[in-house]
Amino acid sequence: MKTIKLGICGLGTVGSGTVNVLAASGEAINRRAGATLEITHIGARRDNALCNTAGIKVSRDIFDVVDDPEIDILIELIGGTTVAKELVERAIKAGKHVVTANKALIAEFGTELFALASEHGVALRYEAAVAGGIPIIKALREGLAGNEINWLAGIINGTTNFILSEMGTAKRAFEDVLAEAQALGYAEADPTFDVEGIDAAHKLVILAAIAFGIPLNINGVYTEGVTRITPADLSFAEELGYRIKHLGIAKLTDAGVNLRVHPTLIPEEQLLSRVNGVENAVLIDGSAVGPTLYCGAGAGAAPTASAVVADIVDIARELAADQLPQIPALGVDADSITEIDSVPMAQVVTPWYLRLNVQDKPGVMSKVSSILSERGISIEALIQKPPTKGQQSVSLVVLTNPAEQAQLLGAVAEIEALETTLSDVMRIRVETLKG
Ligand SMILES: NC(=O)C1=CN([C@@H]2O[C@H](COP(=O)(O)OP(=O)(O)OC[C@H]3O[C@@H](n4cnc5c(N)ncnc54)[C@H](O)[C@@H]3O)[C@@H](O)[C@H]2O)C=CC1
Ligand SMILES: N[C@@H](CC=O)C(=O)O
Ligand code: NA
Repeated sequence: MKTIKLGICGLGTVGSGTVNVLAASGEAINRRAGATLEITHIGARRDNALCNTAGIKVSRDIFDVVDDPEIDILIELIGGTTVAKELVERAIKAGKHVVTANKALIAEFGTELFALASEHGVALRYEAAVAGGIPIIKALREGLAGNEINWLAGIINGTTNFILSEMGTAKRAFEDVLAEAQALGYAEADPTFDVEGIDAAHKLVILAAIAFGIPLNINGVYTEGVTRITPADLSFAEELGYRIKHLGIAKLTDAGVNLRVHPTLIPEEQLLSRVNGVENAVLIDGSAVGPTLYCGAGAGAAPTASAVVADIVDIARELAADQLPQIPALGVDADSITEIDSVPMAQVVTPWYLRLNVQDKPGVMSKVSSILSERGISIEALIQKPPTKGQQSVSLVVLTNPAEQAQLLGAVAEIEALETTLSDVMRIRVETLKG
């Protein structure tokens, strides 16, 4: 059997996980690869006690790994878009195949990196970059190739799903759960990428490019994180028969493409609403197959390493057969990628959840409902809690029927201007995830 030499750059959560998965299941993996996979060189600033690197050359300068002429596949697991980009470019130019888990790098620089890889006849694979261990890139790009994709929606950030789940079920504080997500290796080096929705936006851009054959364009995504969500919102949503999930949503309609990342109320009977903790799930609506759902661990050492190793095996199979990479990185040839106009967010129509903090006075609710109805927005459900002892304010929760964002925001501005409204109105979009 041919021996294929692997160089790993970055020995953090995913790097050490990859070393461990290859060590634990090497025999089975080699049989699938049709080759002997051997990690011969690791670039790491420091050793990682979570994996055994005995017998493997370890360099403190990651570029020593790229410049190692023996390496066939370079595995980039350092994260970020500066050094990582330089590293990947240098590897490709040296004729090495590359595997990366880096969604920021692919979302922002994928177009030029894929072109460079194709020019040099090497593969650049990135299964771990979206939804961790779920083979979603392969499913969408290859398994659903017979479909036109109408829309997809997914929980694509493990850290935020872990936070919302723990806040909801265990009533834990946001900061406390975030700290645990960091300790467990789920969060990005800078966790604002997770909690502000940037990581999910990177992943959505990649999914949308494959789904619709459009260019990778991070500027085309409306992005909102989970930091405004309160325990009260989680329990009001539940009372209304919904769960709040942080979703990435990509829709293609005659009006154009709409990409958005934001907290979303989804009906409790939707399977996605039962995806908790670090699990991710992506629901894809295909023209021929209809809806299909992909679910599993979205972050963490071993699950992410599972996807990294799957990419290594794919490349090894091609190398073992002396073939060039066969599958276009985004599922279509670069010259058939087509720009599609974006639907402005102002025109996006969804039902809305509104939570108001208002004075406990007669007539407040009727004023709110007349402001909504003046803009053609009707109320689907309502919760009004009696004031807690000694307090002058009450929470008023309104679930609207579908309304254009521009209309809704106009109504919210009017409601906020009322003397009886005591703080900003909390607003969260609702999605039924049907049709
Ligand atoms: N942690 C997870 O669950 C997942 C992470 N990813 C992605 O995988 C990549 C790696 O993530 P993690 O392993 O979680 O990060 P990490 O922070 O645990 O590991 C990165 C390692 O690279 C090292 N590093 C960074 N720059 C370096 C440099 N210039 N020279 C030498 N070493 C350098 C760091 O010291 C650290 O040990 C990122 O792109 C991340 O977005 C993707 C899916 C899931
Ligand atoms: N920080 C990311 C890691 C996986 O992509 C997440 O929490 O999902
Ligand atoms: Na994946």
